[in-house]
Amino acid sequence: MIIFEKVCKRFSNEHIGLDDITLRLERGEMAFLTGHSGAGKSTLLKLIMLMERPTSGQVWVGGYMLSKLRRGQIPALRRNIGVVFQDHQLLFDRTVYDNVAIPLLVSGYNPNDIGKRVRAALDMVGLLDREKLNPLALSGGEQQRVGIARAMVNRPAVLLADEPTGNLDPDLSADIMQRFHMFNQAGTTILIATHDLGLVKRMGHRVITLDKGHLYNQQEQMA
Ligand SMILES: Nc1ncnc2c1ncn2[C@@H]1O[C@H](COP(=O)(O)OP(=O)(O)OP(=O)(O)O)[C@@H](O)[C@H]1O
Repeated sequence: MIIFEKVCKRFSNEHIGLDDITLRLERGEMAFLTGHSGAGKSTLLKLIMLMERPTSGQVWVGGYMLSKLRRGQIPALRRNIGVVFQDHQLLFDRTVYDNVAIPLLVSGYNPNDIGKRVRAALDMVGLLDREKLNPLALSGGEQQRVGIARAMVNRPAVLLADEPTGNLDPDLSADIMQRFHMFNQAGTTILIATHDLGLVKRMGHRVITLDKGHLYNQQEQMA
């Protein structure tokens, strides 16, 4: 589903983001991306969603070589990739419902479909009764769940998450991870960047570790 072949990313200030990364994430797989601060985790995720381009090497997503995508094909790629950020980037001048509806409005869905899909996504994260509230009226964990509903509302094939539990206490973090696990059971391919090694161990999925832009090791099914 996601393939990196000899990918390097150098920034204009000569900072090395990633160096010679070759990696394969199968369709329906769930994996964690770990490594020290500055190891290259966010850079790797940004290359998948085309927020950054490699300096050399190739990235494939769902059979598409990203360097060959025409400009007009990029929105379709992005619709197939849901993204969850640590700071969830919700709009605080809109309701929970409107925040989750944004990707569907951008994609041009009709209002009936939008209503059904937004409520299905809010139901998945246990927030159906909060749709009319402003996100500011929610707890940090609930806000993060709104971000997850927004990422999943298009039913993307791939879900990427960058430190999705960074600001949450251990119980809420475990709850969020359990929801990702559920989406994965339903077939979504998932890659989660996190520092939370305790949580990673408990989840028992594959772990991909970066060290100063290099692939450090890959452990299948950590015990
Ligand atoms: N736009 C940029 N311009 C210059 N250097 C950058 C840029 N983005 C990232 N870097 C550098 O690339 C390296 C990898 O950064 P990245 O954000 O991918 O790390 P990370 O593992 O996600 O770190 P953290 O856990 O702190 O979020 C760092 O040295 C960083 O300073």
